[in-house]
Amino acid sequence: MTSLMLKEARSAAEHVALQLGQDNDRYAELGQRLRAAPPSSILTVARGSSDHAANYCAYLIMARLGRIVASLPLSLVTLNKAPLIARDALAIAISQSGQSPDVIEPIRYFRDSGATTVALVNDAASPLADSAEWALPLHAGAELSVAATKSFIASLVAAARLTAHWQDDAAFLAAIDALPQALTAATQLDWSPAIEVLAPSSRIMVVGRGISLPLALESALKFKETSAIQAEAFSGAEIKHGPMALIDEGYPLLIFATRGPTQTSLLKLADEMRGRGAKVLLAAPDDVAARDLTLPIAATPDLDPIVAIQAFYVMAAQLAVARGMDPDQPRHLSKVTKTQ
Ligand SMILES: N[C@@H]1[C@@H](O)[C@H](O)[C@@H](COP(=O)(O)O)O[C@@H]1O
Repeated sequence: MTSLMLKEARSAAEHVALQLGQDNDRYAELGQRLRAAPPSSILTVARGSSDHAANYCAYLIMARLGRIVASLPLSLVTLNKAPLIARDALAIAISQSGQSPDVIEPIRYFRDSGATTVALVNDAASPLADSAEWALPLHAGAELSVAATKSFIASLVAAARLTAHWQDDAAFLAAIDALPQALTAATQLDWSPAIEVLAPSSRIMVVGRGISLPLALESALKFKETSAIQAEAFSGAEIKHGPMALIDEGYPLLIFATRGPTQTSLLKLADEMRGRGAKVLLAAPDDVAARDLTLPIAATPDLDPIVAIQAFYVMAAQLAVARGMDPDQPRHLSKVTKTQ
C-alpha cells in the first residue's frame, strides 16, 4: 500500500521548487525592513509539527543573526490575556492550515499592538493568512494525510528564506536554491534498518541537539501519530539530566547527528549509549563510519535538517504500514485541530 503520507512526503522537492520560484521580492522587502528597523523582541507562534518548524526558524535566527527568539506560550494571549508589550516586536506564525484560534489570535493581538507579523502558511486563503501583515505562502499544495510532511519541509524552507533575506546572505540563498535536488536524493536513501528495529518496538527516545533538535521533536511526534510508538525527544545534553535512567538493554534510541558544532557530542553520546546496552540507531552523514542510517546533506550544514527529515519521513510512512497501521488516519487525530 502506498499511503498518502508516503506520496506527499516524496513530493516535497517539487513543492519546494515551486515555493523557491515565488515571492522572492516579498522576502527581500521583508528582509530589508528588518535590517532597517530591527525588532526589539522576536517570538514564534505555532502548534504541532509547525511548532517544530518554528523551533528550527528560531535556531537559525539566533545562530545566524544573533537575535534571541522565544516560543510564545499561546495561552498567554488566548487565556491569560497578559499585557504583552508588542510594539517593535516581530511575531512569526507557522501553520499548514492557518485555522487554529490559538495561532490566529496572538497574531491579531501582535498586529493590533504595533508588531511586525509574519505568517508562513500553506493555506493562503486562511484566517491566519488574512491576519498577518506578511503572509508568505508555503506552496506545498493540498496536504490530505493527517500527518504533515511536505508542508513541514516547506515551512523549514520558508524559515531559511526569511533568515537568508534578513541577513542578505547570497551564499545562504544559493544553498537554499539547491534544496530541490538534495531533497530528491534524500528520498532514495535506504532506512530499512530503522524499520527492522522499530517495527516491534513500543517505545523510543529521539535525540538531536542545536539545529538537529527540531528533527528529534518532529520525528518523535510522527512515531506517536502514525506508528503509535511512545516516543520522546531530547537534546543530547538534556538526556543526561534524568531521561537516561530509563535506558535498559535494547532500549531503542534514534540519534540525529547532523553536521555542525553539535555533531561530535552526539557521536560521543551514541557510543556511550551503546555501552549502556541501548539499541542505537545513529543517523549521520556518510563520512561517519559508525552510522546505522545515512543522513543526506544539503549545500550547507544549516540546511541539513531539511533533507534529513525528508529521509526520515519516507521511513516513517513505511514503518507505520509495517506495524499494520494506516498513517493517513491516526486514531483520535484530525488534519485541522482548533485549539484555544
Ligand atoms: N494533526 C495535525 C498536526 O499534524 C499539525 O502539525 C497541527 C498544527 O497544524 P497547522 O500547521 O495546520 O497549524 O495540527 C494538527 O494537530
